[in-house]
Amino acid sequence: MQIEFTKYHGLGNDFILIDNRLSDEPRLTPAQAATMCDRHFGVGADGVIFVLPGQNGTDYTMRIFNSDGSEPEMCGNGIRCLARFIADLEGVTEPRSYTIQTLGGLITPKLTADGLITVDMGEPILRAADIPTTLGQPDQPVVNHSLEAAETIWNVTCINMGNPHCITFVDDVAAISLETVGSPIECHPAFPQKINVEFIQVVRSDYLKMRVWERGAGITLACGTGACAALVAAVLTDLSDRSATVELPGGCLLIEWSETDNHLYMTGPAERVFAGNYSASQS
Ligand SMILES: N[C@@H](CCC[C@H](N)C(=O)O)C(=O)O
Repeated sequence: MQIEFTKYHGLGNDFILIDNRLSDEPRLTPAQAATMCDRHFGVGADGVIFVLPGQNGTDYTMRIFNSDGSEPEMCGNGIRCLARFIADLEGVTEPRSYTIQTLGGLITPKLTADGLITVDMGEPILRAADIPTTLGQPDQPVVNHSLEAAETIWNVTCINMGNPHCITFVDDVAAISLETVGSPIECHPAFPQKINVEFIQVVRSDYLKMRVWERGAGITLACGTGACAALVAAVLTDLSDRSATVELPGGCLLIEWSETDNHLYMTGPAERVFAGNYSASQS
């Protein structure tokens, strides 16, 4: 089967975008998506994103498979890429916003006049049972809770931004061996749906540095939901202002946690890289 695709990235977090507007089911299986993401035997990407018809009056629906074929609920950098992809498909150049249904809820990306995309990422979810995690009390937030993984005791804060995140503040993010600690935290029994793993260094109250190990993808250059979760965790622990720049290996995102509506707003770029035709095997 031949499938047309376009590759985009948001700060080096790269995705294969597929026009799926004529069907409610993704045109690739999770196994086919995983093969396509392979950096040696496929196109190479952190995930495959499908633009499907909207539901209940929304403009479109987003579905995404991680590079291992698992399906997350949401993706922050991915939804900026999806907004840029839709605008390219529709030939839209002026600023406009889209309502997008995701498995993590309704998300609203807005293309702005300066070429960036601001996304209303909705409200953070803080209850332990909804992260989900067995740490702490089920109906309470998990803030500065101890977690043993990779022979170390970590002090973690857990936030759900549509998908689950485990945040640890450290003095120096460069000193963390993500290769060693990423998977043991991602797959820790305290996280029944696994978890994305972020390490954060507070440079100033309005500037955070972050490195990430993503659930289902491993080390990536950026994570939008993770950057939002990091800011929420930093505010809950009195380490930052409600608006901050989050520096990732691939570049910077501006994140704001609004006091007015309790929503997170993420601003950053999304860039088209190339388009092509892929021969997917029947699996
Ligand atoms: N890179 C993404 C998050 C993608 C999903 C994640 N790997 C998960 O399994 O939850 C982002 O920018 O938010």
